[in-house]
Amino acid sequence: MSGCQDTRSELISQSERPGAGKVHRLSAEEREQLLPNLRAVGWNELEGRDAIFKQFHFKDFNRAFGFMTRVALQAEKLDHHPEWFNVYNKVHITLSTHECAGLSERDIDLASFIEQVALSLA
Ligand SMILES: C[C@H](O)[C@H](O)[C@H]1CNC2=NC(N)=NC(=O)C2=N1
Repeated sequence: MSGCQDTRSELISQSERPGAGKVHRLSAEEREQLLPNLRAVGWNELEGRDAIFKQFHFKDFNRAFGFMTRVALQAEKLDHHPEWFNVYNKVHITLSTHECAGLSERDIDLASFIEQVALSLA
């Protein structure tokens, strides 16, 4: 019984994970709708990979790391994580969804959150 119970509780906890369930790659229509606003603030689709990328420049390392800290906490909450690089006041971010090997709504949501944080640290 315990094995069965474990599986059941595992399934329940998994279903409660934020954004649970299969994520789908954005369709062409969804991209037409969702990407223009992000392109307008500097996000670009990568060549050769279904992902979006942006470079951020802050006044100093302190702000850059504070930005990363806030994004990291939200990423953990969403269970959706950026691929990023930081040197001093620069942060390069790539967003894509591993589970569907491409862009999903989760990337759009995280990018929108990232923009809000960057704005507050400008
Ligand atoms: C096991 C864990 O929940 C998954 O690997 C999550 C974690 N963070 C993630 N981040 C990103 N960018 N894509 C994912 O598919 C993803 N999946």
